[in-house]
Amino acid sequence: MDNLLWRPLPLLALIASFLILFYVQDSHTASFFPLKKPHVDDECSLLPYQHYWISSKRIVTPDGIISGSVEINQGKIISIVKGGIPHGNSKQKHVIDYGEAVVMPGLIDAHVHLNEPGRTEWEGFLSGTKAAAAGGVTTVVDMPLNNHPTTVSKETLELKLEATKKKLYVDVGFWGGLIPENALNSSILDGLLSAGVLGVKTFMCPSGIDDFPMTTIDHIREGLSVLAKYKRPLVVHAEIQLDSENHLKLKADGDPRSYSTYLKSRPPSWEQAAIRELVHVTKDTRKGGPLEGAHVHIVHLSDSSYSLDLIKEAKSRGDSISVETCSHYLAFSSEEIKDGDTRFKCSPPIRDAANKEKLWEALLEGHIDFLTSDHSPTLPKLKLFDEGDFLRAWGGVSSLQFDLPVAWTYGKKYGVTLEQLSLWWSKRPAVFAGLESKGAIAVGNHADIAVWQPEVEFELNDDYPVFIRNPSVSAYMGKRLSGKVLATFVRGNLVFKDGKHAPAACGVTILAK
Ligand SMILES: NC(=O)NC(NC(N)=O)C(=O)[O-]
Ligand SMILES: [Zn+2]
Ligand SMILES: [Zn+2]
Repeated sequence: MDNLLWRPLPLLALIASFLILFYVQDSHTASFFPLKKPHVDDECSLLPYQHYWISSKRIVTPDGIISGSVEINQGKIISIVKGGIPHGNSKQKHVIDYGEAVVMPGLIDAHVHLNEPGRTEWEGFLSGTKAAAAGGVTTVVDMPLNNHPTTVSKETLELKLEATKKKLYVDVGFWGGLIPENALNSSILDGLLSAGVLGVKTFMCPSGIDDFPMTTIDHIREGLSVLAKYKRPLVVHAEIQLDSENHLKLKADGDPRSYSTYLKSRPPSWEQAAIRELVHVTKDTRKGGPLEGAHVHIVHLSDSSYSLDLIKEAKSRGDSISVETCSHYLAFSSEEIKDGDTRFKCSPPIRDAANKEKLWEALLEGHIDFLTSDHSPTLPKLKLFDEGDFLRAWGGVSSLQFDLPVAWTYGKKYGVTLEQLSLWWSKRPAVFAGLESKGAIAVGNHADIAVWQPEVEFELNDDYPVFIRNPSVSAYMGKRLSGKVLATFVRGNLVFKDGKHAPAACGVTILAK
């Protein structure tokens, strides 16, 4: 009997020594209990480990482009080493060598309409963030419309947050909405801001959505006085409907299938009128002014003439103001939009080629702060493709998945560099939206990374894997682009690789504190 009890001893000793060995090898992961590795939900990432190195000959860092490797552990960048693959016992190290492919900070798209809850047939958190991940976009900031109800109170933000569960492939922050109701009742606005929106968005013209009414400059001033306390921005759709008689006449007489009819119905003077009112108010955002702490950001600038001059002037006198333009204003011009092709309808409208040149110039010179997509999709039937009626079709361009290749392809002519791309698409939007630990490949930051091949071209044909909900509404379908995204990492999780997504959606919501 005794004998039988002692017989397994050698085996137990063997197991014990194996455990000790394992503990020593694994101790760098600092686990308290040696066999219990930190919890890794292996569904979140296409990698089976959390501590690894990404190496490449072209890593875009704030200090320039380096050849070397980025060490990632538990979702963060923990070291950046110049030179080849890191030394040491390389068998123990997980190194992903991307060779010549570019390793860049993931893109931050601060202007997207994901339309959930309420209009998920237009887009939605799942399809929208899958598209983002496939395009190297690691964070998006969602607009307070065209979801239903719109995000204009603490309660409606809660509905949105509830709707995100298990649907986010990338991290998502939220803009709230400034409408007359909450502008005149600051406790609603306070509630919305306390609940964590990164700032609020308002329309100075009809938004096309019933539960998102437009505001006047007086509402905007009220809103800014609340925002000043939180030091969060007001983002503004800056167009004021002028000459409505001309507008109605065009509607009655112009050919609705002709893009020029639509273009004439929304002239640059609309943008200029709105921006003129805004810069009058932003005077008070200067140091020592009554609105110090508030900031005005003009979304989707299209007019590169007088509107831009007004913004430049306001900036130079010290107002707290910034401006974005969008991919489609830099990629397309009105001359090339064919009759009836309402995929290109958006507001403000895409203007002529000379205007586009000046937008590029302003971007390159730093007068336009950063880029966004204004991804604002809808159902194909609301684009009225059969009639091709520009005046009645839904306005909005769909492009979230193509932010990176579009800026690269259309920027080639202007000599755009990788560093400029990451400034316009990562660093500056991160600072603007208050996204700490994002926007740059730097030690301590989230490991939000896009890996892509700038030289590889592809055609956006029907065989191309497009993840937005309704690809046919995108103005980019049929275009040839360069810049193929190979892999996307969100907080260290490899969420997209070679056309496939991780099994589970593990992006998080970003709320301001
Ligand atoms: N309701 C919208 O989504 N509008 C958007 N539509 C565009 N840009 O055509 C926008 O941002 O103004
Ligand atoms: Zn807008
Ligand atoms: Zn928009």
